[in-house]
Amino acid sequence: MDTVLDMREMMAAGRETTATAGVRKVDRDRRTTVGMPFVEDPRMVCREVNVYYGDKHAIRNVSIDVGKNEVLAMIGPSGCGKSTFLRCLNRMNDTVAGCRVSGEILLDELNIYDKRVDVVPLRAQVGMVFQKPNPFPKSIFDNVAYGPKIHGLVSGKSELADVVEDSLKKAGLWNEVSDRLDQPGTGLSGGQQQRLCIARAIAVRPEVILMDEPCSALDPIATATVEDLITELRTHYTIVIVTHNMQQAARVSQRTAYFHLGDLVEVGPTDRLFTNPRHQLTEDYITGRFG
Ligand SMILES: Nc1ncnc2c1ncn2[C@@H]1O[C@H](COP(=O)(O)OP(=O)(O)OP(=O)(O)O)[C@@H](O)[C@H]1O
Repeated sequence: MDTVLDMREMMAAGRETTATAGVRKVDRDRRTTVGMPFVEDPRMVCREVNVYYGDKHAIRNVSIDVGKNEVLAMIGPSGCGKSTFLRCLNRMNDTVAGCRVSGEILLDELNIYDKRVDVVPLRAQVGMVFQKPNPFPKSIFDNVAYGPKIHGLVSGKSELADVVEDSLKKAGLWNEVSDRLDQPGTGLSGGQQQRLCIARAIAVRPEVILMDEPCSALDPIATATVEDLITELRTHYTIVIVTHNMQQAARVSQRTAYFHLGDLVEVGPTDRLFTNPRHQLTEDYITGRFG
């Protein structure tokens, strides 16, 4: 049986997987997508990614990089494959029956689909925040403390308390909850619950945070708070966000990727993509001609 390895350990040991070695041979300049799918200093590298649900070809040959400390927004009409592609980035599709992923996805040059990679620590390194806030039925403290405890990231109670405080501060929630850490997380408002979920993701020291329409269940004020938080988090993390809200993509992201029927049609600097799209399909979508 193959040994299951934590990717952080593999990186620390400077080991190169067979799959990683193979990826170097992939032509990084190969372009099937209009615009700028590749960046100088990527955190994640995706090459020729295809996803199938049984016979359905949901993602077609997508190649794109995600840069360090960038917010990459993914937009497109309903059913174009945004969430499917997002879920490839931390192997959440492994949990979907009948779903098959091919191609290469590297995190810091290691192939996350290498069969020796343990998905549990991978999903800490590439954390996820969902559409609907989903705090555990536990206290605010325990919601944030759970991950560091099960991943063995802290050595004692005081270190754990420090991690919880730091994560809640980074998620912009500390001032609102510091006097009631023992209260249930589910008792917070929707916007506070979403920031608690972001604190939970931060607590396990991620490099990348995936967000699947994180504000769709929030009111405009809570949405603005989470958007400000995303902008702040970019200094520490790489963020990939799926959104239906083009204004939100314009406010929070540096690059935007436009998907259509499973194809990655265009990627570009967000301001350029919204003001001067290079592909007709992108233009039709952002001008509201379809979608
Ligand atoms: N578990 C599944 N089984 C079969 N088909 C699926 C499954 N999940 C998604 N699909 C199909 O794959 C395609 C892409 O779906 P996906 O949810 O990724 O799109 P999306 O762009 O995120 O859509 P939305 O904006 O509506 O959330 C759609 O045609 C969808 O019906």
